[in-house]
Order: sequence, then structure tokens, then C-alpha cells
Amino acid sequence: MDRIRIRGGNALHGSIPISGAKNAALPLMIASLLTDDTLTLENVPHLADVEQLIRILGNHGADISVNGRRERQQGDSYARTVHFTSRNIVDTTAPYELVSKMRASFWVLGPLLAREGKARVSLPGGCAIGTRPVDLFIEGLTALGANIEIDGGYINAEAPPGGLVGARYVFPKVSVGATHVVMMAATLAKGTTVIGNAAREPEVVDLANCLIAMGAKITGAGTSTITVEGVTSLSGARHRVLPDRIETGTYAMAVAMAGGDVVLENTDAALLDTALEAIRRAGAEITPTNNGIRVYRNGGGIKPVDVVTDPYPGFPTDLQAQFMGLMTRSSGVSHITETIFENRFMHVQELARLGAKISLSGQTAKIEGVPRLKGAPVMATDLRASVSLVIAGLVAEGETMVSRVYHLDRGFERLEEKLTRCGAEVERVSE
Ligand SMILES: CC(=O)N[C@H]1[C@@H](OP(=O)(O)OP(=O)(O)OC[C@H]2O[C@@H](n3ccc(=O)[nH]c3=O)[C@H](O)[C@@H]2O)O[C@H](CO)[C@@H](O)[C@@H]1O
Ligand SMILES: C=C(OP(=O)(O)O)C(=O)O
Repeated sequence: MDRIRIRGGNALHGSIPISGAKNAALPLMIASLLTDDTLTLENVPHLADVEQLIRILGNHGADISVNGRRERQQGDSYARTVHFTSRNIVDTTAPYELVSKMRASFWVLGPLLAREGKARVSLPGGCAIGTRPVDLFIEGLTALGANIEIDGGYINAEAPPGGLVGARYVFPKVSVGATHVVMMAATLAKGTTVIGNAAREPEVVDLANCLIAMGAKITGAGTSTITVEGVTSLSGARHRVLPDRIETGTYAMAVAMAGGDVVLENTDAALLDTALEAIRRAGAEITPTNNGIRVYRNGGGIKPVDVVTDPYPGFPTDLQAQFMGLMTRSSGVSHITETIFENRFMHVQELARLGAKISLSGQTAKIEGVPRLKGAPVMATDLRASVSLVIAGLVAEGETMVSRVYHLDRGFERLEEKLTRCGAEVERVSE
């Protein structure tokens, strides 16, 4: 099994190309099930989750082709163009064996139900960061007229005769996944759907823009109220996946931690204002460039900053672990409160192995900055937790060896290459 070896101590200098967003690419790929035409997605990141979803969509009957080899693009980044064609849905069941491997695959529920009138989808189950309930998906789709039963670990959903019917539904809690699913289902429902308390994440806007390019009638994405006027069918389209704001924030925090001067290319500061503001307050300078941002910290220490995770535009839960990594070296005491997932603190134990001083009280971590970290063997426990260990490893004295790297490969494309080109000593060790 692969491991990542980091030798700490080098500042970062150079440029890092930011990939297309995993959390946008996955729902966009799933949206291809809504049409019998071809949906072409550009800037698709090469990640384990994307490859797994390609297999899952294939199971439903999608024909998928990746444009030759990776295209070399502006700013020395690599991106893939992938074509998805689901002429016929050959299977409306998403089995446990596939859904359990990747939680986002549960979202096929929306398109399958809207297009085929029925779907049988395995419940996603919990994962390392907390439980993953589905009550909001069920309520939202039920509001559109679906009859939903849970049986043997599966959701059996059926549309009324004649298909789903538009309705007004207000989510009692913000959910990115349920907003994706209800919005996709509503595109093919009869009449108008109004989704209240919708998630405002940029990935929801990206999905809405793609659906609009496919012929859907959607307004309000990016606000708390999304209105969808149903159409009878959707066509193909060509859409570019938006930049990964979590990858952007992660590398910005890596520079803030290690010091140096790095341009993050093919990204957009406006996607992560709250996180960038926290990194600035921690002591890094951040300025926009033509097609990205420049992050630098030359001298000056890391200051303690408190953050609370929240739905967008709040501080993202997907950057919480990385920010904790950064705070381990601050000059004082900081507090990080996680409000989205009840168990997203698995990295605390591993950061402690590097010498971090962190205590937990309920959903809040208290981090007492230490003057030095020391390399050690550590274990990746989930996707973002694993990269927080890499960030800490960049300044830890000696060697940090991160095992269970498959978590990292779910969401960070060519991480070791991107950091190495900026002067870090990071290598993948295969055994
Ligand atoms: C609001 C938020 O920050 N969502 C994050 C969540 O999206 P993801 O779509 O995975 O999760 P949701 O946004 O649906 O979950 C938000 C909250 O709602 C709860 N919930 C969700 C669905 C449901 O039916 N019932 C219910 O109670 C969840 O337990 C959670 O506490 O994880 C992703 C991966 O880490 C992040 O990229 C998203 O930013
Ligand atoms: C935890 C994540 O993904 P997932 O919700 O697919 O597990 C993530 O993107 O940080």
C-alpha cells in the first residue's frame, strides 16, 4: 500500500495548478443520467472518486469516454474532458457494493427517479467523519410526489403515474447533497418547484449552470431559494467544472504553514472568501492574480485564529482539518468548532503524534500552538484529515510518513507532484 513521505523544513516557492473540483464534478457527472444526449465535462480531475463514479454510472448504462490522454492546458495544469452518454438507463438499482464505496453515488436517486420514474438505491451509511442521514432527501422527493420506502437497507422510490410534480419545499436544515438531488429531480417534474433554505455552495451553482445549459429552467442558485420550472426533456451540453476551492484553500494553508511565495493557478479567490480571510488573519498575504491567487508568508509567525465551520459562505468543514494543522504552530491558543459533522476530529490524535497540543470539548478543539513539530509515522483517517497531516509534515523536523494514502487519492490530484515542484520534499513510497 502506498505511503507519503515528507521531510519537513522547506519553504514553498513557485506555482501550483488547481484542479477541477471533486465536489462539483461528482454531481455534474450524475446529472448526465438526466438526458439521453451527451454531456461533455471539461476540467474533470483525475481522482479515485471520479473513477469510481465512472464505474457506477456505467452500471446504469452510461457510455463514457475520456478524451485521449490528459490534455495539457494553460498554466501547466492537466485536465480531462469526459463525455457521458446514457441513451438508455439499463438498471435503476444502485447496489450497496457500489454506493458503500462512494457516498456521493447515492445522489443518482434524483436523476433515476425523474427520468425513469423509479429508483432503488442503497443507503449510504455512516463514514469516518460522522453519520450521513438521508431524511432530507426523502422529504424533498416526497414533496415532489414520490412514494419512498426503506427496505433492507435500500431506498425504493417511485414517482406517481405521469411523473414527479413540482412543489414548494423548505429544507429544515441546509444540505448540499439534498439540494443537488431535489434540484436535479425537479428539472423533469411537471410544473414549478421552489426549494427553500437551499444550500448556496458554489458547487450547487455549478450544477445549476450545467443543468441550464442542458435546457433546464432554474433561477436563484447561489441564494437560499431556488426555483425550477420543469421541462419534458433535457439535452446534452458542454460544461467546464469549476476550480476546487478546497484544494485551493489547502495549498494556501500549506504556504501559510511552510512560508514562501506561491501562485495558485486556475482558481478564483471569490470561491473561498471566508477561508482566505482566516488564512490572512493567521499571517499570510493573499492577493488575486489574473487567473488565481498569490499566497506568501516571508517571516513573521503564525497567529492564532478561531474558526467555526458553517454552510457556505461560512468556513468550510472540508478545510477544518487543514486549518487545525496550520494552527498547531501558531503563537497562541485557537479554537476550532465543527458544526457540520459530529465526528470530524480524527486528525486530532494523529496531529498529536507530531507533537501538536490539542484538546477536545464537545464539538470544539482547543489548539495550543507549539514552537516545533517532530516527524513521526501517522495514519490518514479520511480525505481532509490526511492532507492536514501533510501540511503539518511540511514543517515537522525530520521525516513524517503518512499511511493509508488512498484517502488522499479520493480528492487530491497529484499532491506530491504539486508540492515537490514548489520545493517541498514529498514523495510517494509504493511497497
Ligand atoms: C453544509 C455542508 O457544509 N455540507 C458539506 C457536506 O455535504 P454533504 O452533501 O455530504 O452533506 P450535507 O450538506 O447533506 O450535510 C449537512 C448536514 O445535514 C445533515 N443531513 C444531511 C442530509 C439529510 O438528509 N439529513 C441531515 O440531517 C448532515 O448530517 C450534516 O450535518 O459534506 C461535504 C463533504 O465533506 C462538504 O463538501 C459539504 O460542504
Ligand atoms: C468528505 C468528503 O467527501 P464525501 O462527502 O464524499 O465523503 C469531502 O469532500 O471532504
